[in-house]
Amino acid sequence: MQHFYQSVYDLIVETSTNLPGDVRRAVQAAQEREDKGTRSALSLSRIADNIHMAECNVSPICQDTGMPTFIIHCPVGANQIVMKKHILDAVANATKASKLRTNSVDSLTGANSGDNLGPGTPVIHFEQWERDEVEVKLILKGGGCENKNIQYSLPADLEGVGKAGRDLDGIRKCIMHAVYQAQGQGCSAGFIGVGIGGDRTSGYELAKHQLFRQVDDVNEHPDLRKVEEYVMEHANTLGIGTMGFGGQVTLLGCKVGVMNRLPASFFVSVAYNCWAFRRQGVLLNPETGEINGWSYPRGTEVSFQEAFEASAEEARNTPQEERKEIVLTTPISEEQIRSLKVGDVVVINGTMHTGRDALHKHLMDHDAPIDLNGAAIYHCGPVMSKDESGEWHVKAAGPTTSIREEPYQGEIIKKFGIRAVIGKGGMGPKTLAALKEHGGVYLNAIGGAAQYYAQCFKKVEGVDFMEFGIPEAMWHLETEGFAAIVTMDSHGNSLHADVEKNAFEKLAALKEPVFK
Ligand SMILES: O=C(O)C[C@H](O)C(=O)O
Ligand code: SF4
Repeated sequence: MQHFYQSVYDLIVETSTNLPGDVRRAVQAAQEREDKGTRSALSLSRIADNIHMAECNVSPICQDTGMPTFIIHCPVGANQIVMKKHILDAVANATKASKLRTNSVDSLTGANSGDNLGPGTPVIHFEQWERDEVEVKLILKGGGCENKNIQYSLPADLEGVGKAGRDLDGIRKCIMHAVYQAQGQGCSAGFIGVGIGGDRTSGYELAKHQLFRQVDDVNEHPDLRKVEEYVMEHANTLGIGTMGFGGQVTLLGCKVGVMNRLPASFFVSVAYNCWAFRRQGVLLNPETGEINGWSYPRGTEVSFQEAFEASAEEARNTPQEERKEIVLTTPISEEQIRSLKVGDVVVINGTMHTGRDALHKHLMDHDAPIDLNGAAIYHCGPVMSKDESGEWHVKAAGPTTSIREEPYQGEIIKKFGIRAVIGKGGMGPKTLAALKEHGGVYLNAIGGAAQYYAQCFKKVEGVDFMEFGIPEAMWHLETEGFAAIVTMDSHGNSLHADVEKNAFEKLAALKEPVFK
């Protein structure tokens, strides 16, 4: 097994940087289905470009490289202790090489371990099988979509769809509700794995295991197949669309599994995965550990190059005056902000500052290290690398889910004079009120498009709060051509509130029993 370490390392790099072929096909199908020229269609094109860029740059598709979760099948007698050691080394080295973000944080102190190792990370499951070869599968599921997982205990009364009983129709209602509650926050269009039964732990585990199925497989269980087909058809009527911008495609895959339960419990567990559905696997020679084959179609089999070149060509050929973008240069004035409205596409130049959970909490009762008047704050935890001369570079930098900052954002906008908040998934009423009172906008960037945005950061001007760890630090970034959509303006309008209201009505229309 002298090649085992290298094979696992290659698997990590492949999973983080090269989206599998079956997932790419689902993204392509969504592009074909989406209404042309809409915000969702535009976002899907950027997502496709980003997938291509990640493959070419051999850099993370999304900056959140998730909780590395390995599932290993091995023949009886294989040395699991040695395999585990190699997996830990491969994870630490892939982190050092910026293929994974430093994502393992002490739950109590927030201290980042810096190498993705620590209690509970990575997750490694071993299972024996009768075959001779070793199979290593890996999923990198990020925190934003993980936060959108949900578990139902039936019977239940669910908003919109009403009473959900302990039967197939109750299961149907839970799944539709799960898609609804995720909105765009888990970077739709998403994939869901559903586990019926088990206990609270094994139910979620079953749900996650469903994510290892191929996107286009067909469930052998006739009832579950019915549910999967129903969900795929009806989830897309909710109108949530890519990133919650509204649109025809909300879900790209639904896989349902079942296991026995206790008489008293009936759990329906849903694992929500973003479009950046990174999972891959390798089959290894049991003697040498060399890669014999891949478990899923590789990304290179479904190329996005042509579409990428076409969109680059189109961008080159569109003169500045024909572009419907509004260019903002930081510091931004109140007058400029007040002239923006929901739906406008803006392009930001100047300096942008990253800030997420730790920074927002800190700023509530401390001063900012720099003047934030007229500033643009970017909810982002980037992947960074330092070169030999000590200079930092942005390797991957898409937005994080903004709603987590809702308890702080309004006050911080007013306290420091911030004009633009950039993130994804939208924010709530407190932030909307502060945007109106102070004169600010919320700009929605495309979640997961980490390579696409990284290229907009031309230089790292500085960093504060490195003690929070790389993702949580406040990076000051020289920015050029960062495009995003106004989804909350200074006049009290919120696209997120509108899409959610509309989706709720569509959900409520699915209340009547379907499976009797
Ligand atoms: O942590 C991040 O960078 C993003 C996260 O996965 C999210 O979706 O909010
Ligand atoms: S930012 Fe979006 S694409 Fe990236 S891990 Fe989070 S949910 Fe997934």
